[in-house]
Amino acid sequence: MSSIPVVDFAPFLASKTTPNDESEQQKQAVAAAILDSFKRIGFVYLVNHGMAQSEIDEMFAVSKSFFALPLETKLLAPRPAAKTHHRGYSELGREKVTQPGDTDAYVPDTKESFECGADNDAMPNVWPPEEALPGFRAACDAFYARCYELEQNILRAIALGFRLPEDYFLASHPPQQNQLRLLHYPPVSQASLEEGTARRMVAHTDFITITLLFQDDVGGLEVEDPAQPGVYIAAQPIPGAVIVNAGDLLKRWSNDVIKSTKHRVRAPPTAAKDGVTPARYSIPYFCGPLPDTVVDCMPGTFDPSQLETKRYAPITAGDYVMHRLADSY
Ligand SMILES: O=C(O)CCC(=O)C(=O)O
Ligand SMILES: [Fe+2]
Repeated sequence: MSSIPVVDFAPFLASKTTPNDESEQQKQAVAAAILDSFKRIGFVYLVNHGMAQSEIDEMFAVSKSFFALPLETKLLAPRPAAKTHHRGYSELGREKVTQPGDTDAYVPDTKESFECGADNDAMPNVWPPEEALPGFRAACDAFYARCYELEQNILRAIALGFRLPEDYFLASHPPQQNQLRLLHYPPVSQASLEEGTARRMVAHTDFITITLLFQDDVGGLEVEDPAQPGVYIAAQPIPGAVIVNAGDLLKRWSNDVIKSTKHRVRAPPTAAKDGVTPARYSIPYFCGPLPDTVVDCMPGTFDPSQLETKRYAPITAGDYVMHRLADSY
């Protein structure tokens, strides 16, 4: 059975402050380890990634405060009707299943979310009024900026792993393409999750370049084992670690050298209380390129003297996303 490797990112970050031959070698070793994980399973845990646990905990606390607001307050920042406008609050899965033996409780929605990103004309943010949750917007913006710093370092590492210039992906990945998603999976009956009558998140691959995924200590995230399709392995929470996974666009960009692996959220291993699983919170941060970026198999992933070893024609990131959306709807 495959497993998701844990990579210590500290030597990569340290080489910036003490550049010398030894630190460069260590940096290259970290880059190689990340790329190797991406080749094998498409996922990696990074520890010592430069974001303090306290700032991550703080963002989870802010997320909990948001989801604890009354529904009508959250709906003051409604997700726009256009499917491609990923901003604001979504109340999903309105299905409410009664839970036997639990008189006043019901199994509520499988998940609710709040999405934001850098503001641009194509996708303006949708914020709740400041007085609904003072500091919410500032906290999201600050966390977004910190994630962007980490993203840039990871993109540097991927490029170095391929022995490409460190800045290979940077110009095409400015901060205004990204999206921060706060997710809340409310308590739900363990049995319904196990039987599949309720779902937290169905199996899917992510769309674009990479995702940084922060999760609380509840668990339930599972990743398909590339060696055994259909078999899922637990991506259990590791304190201090961020999960990084490659998306479909990076798979294509790398001529399928990198895997974009299916993942889902199922019943957590955490003991259910009276048959009800605890709430779970997670925070993915999706990173993608500018729409006009030409995504062509990167050097080193095909044989230049045999262009048929390139599995894909060049495509702009914008066209790619449009095709993907057309496929899914
Ligand atoms: O909640 C999680 O841990 C997974 C979230 C996820 O895969 C996604 O939003 O794409
Ligand atoms: Fe995902």
